[in-house]
Amino acid sequence: MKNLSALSLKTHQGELYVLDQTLLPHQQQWLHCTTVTQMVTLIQRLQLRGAPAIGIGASLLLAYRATQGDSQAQLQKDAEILRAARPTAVNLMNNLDSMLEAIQHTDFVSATVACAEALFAEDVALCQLMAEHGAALVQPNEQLLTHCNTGGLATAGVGTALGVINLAHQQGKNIRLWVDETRPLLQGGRLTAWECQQLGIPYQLICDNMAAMLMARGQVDRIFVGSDRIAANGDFANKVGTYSLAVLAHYHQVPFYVVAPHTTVDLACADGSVIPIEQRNADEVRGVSGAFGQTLWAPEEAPVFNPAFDVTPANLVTGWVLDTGVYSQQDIAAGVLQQLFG
Ligand SMILES: CSC[C@H]1O[C@H](OP(=O)(O)O)[C@H](O)[C@@H]1O
Repeated sequence: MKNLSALSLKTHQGELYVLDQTLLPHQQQWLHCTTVTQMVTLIQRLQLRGAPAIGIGASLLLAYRATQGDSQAQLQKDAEILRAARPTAVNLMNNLDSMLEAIQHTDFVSATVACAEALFAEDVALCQLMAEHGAALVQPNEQLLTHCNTGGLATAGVGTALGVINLAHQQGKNIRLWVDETRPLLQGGRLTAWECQQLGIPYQLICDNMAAMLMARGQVDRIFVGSDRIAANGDFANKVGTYSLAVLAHYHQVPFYVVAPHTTVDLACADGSVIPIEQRNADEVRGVSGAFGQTLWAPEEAPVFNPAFDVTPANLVTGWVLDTGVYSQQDIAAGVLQQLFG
């Protein structure tokens, strides 16, 4: 494998390394990943996270295993183990489908390495296209808001929603960014804040329950969020809290955009009701996940509901910013996703 470098993933001299995102922003620790079991753990613990990054990391690990002499049969089994690591982000499934095709080749070692490297390069290019399409929507001096983390940490490139926001910043549009902390795992407060510090994006961190007040005050001009899966009718799954943000935006007439590569579109899902929503460990809600372990503040036996994602219906979305362009509700209702990707 050639040397590849993304914010949370890299290969060097044929070896794969993953930046442990659970330790950010206080520690930067690269983990050497050599086995399927290890990659599944990294994904399930969100040490490697973000819909595109999950798919690319799993693909690079499979390619690595092929270079280590694993058989085609073993690689096919490993792909299915990786597919089950997290159920909502469809990029994982799409990328593994591509890898399974490569595994069928006679020269499957070269084919799997080439496929994983191509998936990495594709995401870098798709991120740049999304950034360009989305940044064109941003007007000078706007106050933007985003939820969770959708930057370089979550992709192989500049990110999805945060890639849009960063390009608008780089274009000198004088934007300011409200960052939802994103309970319970604080992807916004820990990861997006960290990325904004690196990128020089002027931001302010808020608790998720403060977005309403800012919109009521007219202090949010436009919202960009990412996605883990977009259904055929434009409904989409994203980090839990996205749906309530979309309802608030609709009520306050704030333009609300979902930003995702076409690899996040799943035409097999007719609408959002059939998108599988991952339920996660109760302790994530009972405590506060800091960089140095869990601090429990709720009763240890407190019953908990902890869906990792929620679904936003298409009728609450102003626009879909994909690598192929920006689409309105009318475009989506006219079947543009099927025309483009069917
Ligand atoms: C561009 S990443 C899309 C999506 O992935 C994140 O989920 P997680 O942090 O659980 O991997 C979040 O929903 C982002 O919006």
